[in-house]
Amino acid sequence: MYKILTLNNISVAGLEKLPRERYEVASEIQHPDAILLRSFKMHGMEIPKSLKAVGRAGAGVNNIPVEDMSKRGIPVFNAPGANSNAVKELVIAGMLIACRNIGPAWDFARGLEGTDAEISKQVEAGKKNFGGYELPGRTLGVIGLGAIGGRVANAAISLGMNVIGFDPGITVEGAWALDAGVRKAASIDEVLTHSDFVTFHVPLVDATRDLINADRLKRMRDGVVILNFARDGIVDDKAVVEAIASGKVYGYVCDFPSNLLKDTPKVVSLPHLGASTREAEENCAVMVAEQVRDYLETGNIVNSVNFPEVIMPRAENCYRLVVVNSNVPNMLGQISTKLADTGVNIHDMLNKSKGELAYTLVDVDQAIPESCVADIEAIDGVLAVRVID
Ligand SMILES: NC(=O)c1ccc[n+]([C@@H]2O[C@H](COP(=O)([O-])OP(=O)(O)OC[C@H]3O[C@@H](n4cnc5c(N)ncnc54)[C@H](O)[C@@H]3O)[C@@H](O)[C@H]2O)c1
Ligand SMILES: O=C(O)CC[C@@H](O)C(=O)O
Repeated sequence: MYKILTLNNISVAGLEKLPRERYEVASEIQHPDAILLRSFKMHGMEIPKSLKAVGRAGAGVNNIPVEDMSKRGIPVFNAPGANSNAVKELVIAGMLIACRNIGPAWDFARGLEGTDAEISKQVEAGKKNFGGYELPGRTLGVIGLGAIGGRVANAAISLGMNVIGFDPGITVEGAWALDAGVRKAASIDEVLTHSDFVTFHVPLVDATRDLINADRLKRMRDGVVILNFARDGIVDDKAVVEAIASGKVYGYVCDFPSNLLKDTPKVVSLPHLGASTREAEENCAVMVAEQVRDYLETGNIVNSVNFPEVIMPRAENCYRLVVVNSNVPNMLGQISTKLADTGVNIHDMLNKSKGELAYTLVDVDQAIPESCVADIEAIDGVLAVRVID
């Protein structure tokens, strides 16, 4: 029986991928084999010794101590692209919220008092304060053209906008999926100087912290609208609020409220709603549950942020040895010598690496004695070992 600890609510569609006869799933459970989570912050959490895998039902993994997991030989899985349509739709809504002044206009309408005739009179007198502008012909700058940024760029083109994007790490697949009308910028600053709206779709890492700061704000067009549906920390909120007060920035729409943002005029901060649609929650949960299950049951790895992709079909009547080790010379030699010393014959083997980690699957013809597993565990550089019957 595998034990799965959930640290957030995970869509039932995903949990159904873990059959009850083989999986015990609970929000409180001792000695879990895997953790499933959404935005729960795992930093500082005590990591159970039994843990073999972490599954993030979403895209961003900044809430997970990925480096520490790597050192323990634990793969972290995520669900790339599974919530990208949900975020795209909210970003498009965000642009409209800003350019049609929907936040203050709604506040105004909610504050109206009197008879319907009186309200109607106040509406006609007051609406001039909320006049806006349209999207076609305006330029949207997209920083980060991955799963979400790519969809946002294409949707904006179909709305008649010009789009300029920047992503030094764009994948070949991502580039193929982009509308031919998306202009490629050579730097963030090129995007900023040409855009009426700027939206961010990058992970939060050291290099993307405060990507928009007071200095960069000065280079942006007057009246720009900034959208941050990526992460708190990518935009220096204080600098943006000051730029709104000075009239440089027209509006800021984001998914990360704070004391500073929630009451600032021309700021609309939503409660981290980007991925909160039924469809996205199901897509993410199903994808990550299947990946974690596959890893636990076969050792195969798909969509891990810290481990290489490894898929080896399972031979019949074989035992599978799973080894995670540092990516240093002679590890394979040492592992196969230990097996040979015990008289265990290797049927099939696959070894791949990613950065400082290497991962090996070995199918063998007979049960591996516990002493042999212990010997492999004791090899300098081996981080985790298990046998799948
Ligand atoms: N608001 C929400 O609920 C919500 C939902 C999903 C994702 N997100 C956030 O959005 C981020 C992006 O999600 P995604 O699914 O598009 O991820 P993704 O991995 O598909 O795309 C990220 C892109 O950013 C690019 N990038 C990285 N650093 C960059 C930089 N300095 N400048 C320009 N481009 C850079 C990468 O090359 C990649 O193409 C996630 O990491 C997550 O933090 C938020
Ligand atoms: O799980 C959520 O609601 C948010 C997910 C989102 O931030 C992500 O990075 O995928």
